[in-house]
Amino acid sequence: MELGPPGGSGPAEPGPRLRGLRGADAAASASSLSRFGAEAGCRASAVAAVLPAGGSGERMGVPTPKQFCPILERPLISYTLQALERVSWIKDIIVAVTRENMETMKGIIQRYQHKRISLVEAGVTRHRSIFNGLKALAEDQPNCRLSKPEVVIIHDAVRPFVEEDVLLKVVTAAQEHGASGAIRPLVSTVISPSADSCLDHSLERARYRASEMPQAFLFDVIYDAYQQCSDYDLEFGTECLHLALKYSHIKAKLVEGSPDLWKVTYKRDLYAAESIIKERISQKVCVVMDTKEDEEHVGHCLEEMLKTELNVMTSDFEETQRLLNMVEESNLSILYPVVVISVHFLDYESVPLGQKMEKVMQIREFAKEAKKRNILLSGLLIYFPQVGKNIDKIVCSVDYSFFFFWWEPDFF
Ligand SMILES: Nc1ccn([C@@H]2O[C@H](COP(=O)(O)OP(=O)(O)OP(=O)(O)O)[C@@H](O)[C@H]2O)c(=O)n1
Ligand SMILES: O=C(CO)[C@H](O)[C@H](O)COP(=O)(O)O
Repeated sequence: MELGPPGGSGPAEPGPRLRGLRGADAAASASSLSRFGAEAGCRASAVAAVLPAGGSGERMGVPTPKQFCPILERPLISYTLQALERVSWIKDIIVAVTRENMETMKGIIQRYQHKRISLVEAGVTRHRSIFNGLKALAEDQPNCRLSKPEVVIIHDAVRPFVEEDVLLKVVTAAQEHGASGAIRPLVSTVISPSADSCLDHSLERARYRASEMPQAFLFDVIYDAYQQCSDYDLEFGTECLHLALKYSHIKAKLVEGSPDLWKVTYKRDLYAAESIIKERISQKVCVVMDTKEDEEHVGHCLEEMLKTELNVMTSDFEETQRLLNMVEESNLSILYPVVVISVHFLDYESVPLGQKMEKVMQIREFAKEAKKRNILLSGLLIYFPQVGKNIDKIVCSVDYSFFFFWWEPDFF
């Protein structure tokens, strides 16, 4: 087993009092704290996750394995890792990667500062990759450096839109039933063709469901199943819940998942994933909480959060202008308004007030022009002391498609 960069075991939030949350994330976080999360918090390594990421993405039809394909310039797998590591009660995340992609994966972990990740070598099939991931967590393995969790989540590296609420549901159900998995209604009817390509029989669609991910298991249930299963299962099997049933005699509890849980499989799925990411970015809300005893600067934390969460950083107007041109050229804004947030950081100790107002006016002018092209430009001007001062108060005023965050100690 090869271990990735040393990740702290703490939560993945950017700072203790500053988080980028969407509405659903916030609700899920609250529920996890009151239910599983709080419990998990006092039991070290209660939940771990195994991510098979060793496939070649044949159906995608591009040379790069799909988990490494860029979406908005960031590899797909990085979104999935982010979705899991922001769940603070998942203590370890084991990623199975082929030997030839090990360095690529390490580079991604480093570049996007993923935490709590361990790498293992993938197998030649998905089941074998998962088995390798489980072995890394099992205590009966030599040189095991991780502790065996009570529950293990299994989640495909190519399903980036997994939310905390569904993870919580499968984990809670696995604790009670031994195994659990997300399901979705079938989109098409399943039929069985005969050898001569004629219809043999069809299934009644309403009675069946598509099995998706994430799935969760009591660790012993799924590890025992993998240890007992045949080479045929490891070679041709596609369903972990089935292994738990066949070898550990556990009937998994099925949990309704969201439509976004689908697996990125074909090239068009990359475009769909990109749209969803854009939509989510536009829904992000930055929550700045009480900062009185915070030793870190809110400005610094916010800057970091924006870098990692939104992947948006502009420091000059040329870049904003370039982005607006790109949006316009892409014809996206013909179909519906596109929202662009232009983020600027100003050190109020070195930048005089006049210059700040200049920036405000500049963004307003930009916004007026952009609006004619169906692009809604919002400015986020963050005015904060770079060094030496704690921040006591934050003033936020919203003004004609322009958000202005301004904090200074002596404001009130
Ligand atoms: N030997 C393998 C094969 C697949 N996977 C992983 O299992 C997940 C789901 O599999 P699938 O969508 O089938 O991925 P690929 O095998 O890469 O795609 P394809 O079947 O189109 O080749 C993916 O995260 C994939 O990387 C794996 O870890 N090891
Ligand atoms: O669908 C699934 C639920 O069990 C699995 O996620 C898995 O993706 C199936 O694997 P594959 O498409 O590689 O055969």
